[in-house]
Amino acid sequence: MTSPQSMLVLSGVTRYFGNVAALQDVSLELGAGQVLCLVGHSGCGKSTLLRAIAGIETLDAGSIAIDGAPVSGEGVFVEPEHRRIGFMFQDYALFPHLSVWDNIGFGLSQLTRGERESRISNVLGRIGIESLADRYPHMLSGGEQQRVALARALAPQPRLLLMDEPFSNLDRGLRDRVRQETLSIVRDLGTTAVVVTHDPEEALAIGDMVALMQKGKLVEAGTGERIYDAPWTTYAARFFSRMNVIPARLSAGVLETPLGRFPAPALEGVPTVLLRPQSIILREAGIAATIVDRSVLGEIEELLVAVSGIDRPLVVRGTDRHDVRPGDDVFISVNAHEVMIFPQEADPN
Ligand SMILES: Nc1ncnc2c1ncn2[C@@H]1O[C@H](COP(=O)(O)OP(=O)(O)OP(=O)(O)O)[C@@H](O)[C@H]1O
Repeated sequence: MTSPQSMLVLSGVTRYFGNVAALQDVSLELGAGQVLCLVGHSGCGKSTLLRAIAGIETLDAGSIAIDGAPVSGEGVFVEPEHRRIGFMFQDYALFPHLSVWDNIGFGLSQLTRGERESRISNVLGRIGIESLADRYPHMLSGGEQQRVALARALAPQPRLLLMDEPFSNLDRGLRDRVRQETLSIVRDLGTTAVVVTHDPEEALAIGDMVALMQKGKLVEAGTGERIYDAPWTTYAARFFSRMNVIPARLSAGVLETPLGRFPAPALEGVPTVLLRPQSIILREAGIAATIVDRSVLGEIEELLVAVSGIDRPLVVRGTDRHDVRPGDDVFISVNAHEVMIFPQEADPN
């Protein structure tokens, strides 16, 4: 039973293209006013899922409900124009021959002229682009086009706003600002939104809920903080940050590794042990290691250190600078509570 405050419910959503399972048994529930971020590598099925929600794509199995009413599923298919969904495309898809005013008014033909005019000026004001009303798309910067596309998607007051890589056409500096502004408008309006991105950092920054996909399947979903701090899968752990893989074996509830012994949960078999670069620290004493490389990446210093018993050098990152050179002997220590231990699992990497 769908709870009344769920704006979007996906149950077992499945879509094949020939032999390719673009979506396999995807189930998710999104509360009204929440922002969901779909993230994953290219080809994992993000766009197909967005298109299925919009009704541009049909399902082979499963169902989709919006605001408590089924829109796709066994014997049900509500046409896209009747779903009350706003769609914002990566390339904005503004109509080149229409002014900004008319672009925004395009989806409002069911309103009276007066209603339409007040709706357009309202949304122009909300997004702070009143001065652009008479311009044509070719007279707008990338950031301005993005805002117009947002205004056009929001003007019909959709129940659900779908955005496919909405910031990827903007330069890095502008992107962060436009992203913040866009999200604050979406949140102020209380709009429920689904945003697609392939950028892990962006996903963590945007979503109330982050859903990580891989090869058509949902790997895991949760708040950005949960999925980053306490991932359930090695796939998620490695998707959201660079990881060192530490060889380990379990013996009597203790994890034995070349970096020391750690308490381990009750697990069977050989676990996968991961450690973030920032969880390893250079110390005056500790585990003996040898510097292999040092590079300064602006704020961050990255060291590669070799440790006996570990095949590949460990990546160590932090904001401190160390006066070390390749071949130097050093000591490292590990923040024990940051050691991530996973039961043995089939890892696709
Ligand atoms: N119309 C189609 N016909 C055949 N195969 C398709 C079609 N649309 C998508 N696919 C396949 O389905 C899979 C998922 O594609 P989708 O576009 O949803 O991925 P994505 O995660 O959005 O990727 P990207 O980030 O590159 O846009 C891919 O293997 C893709 O090749």
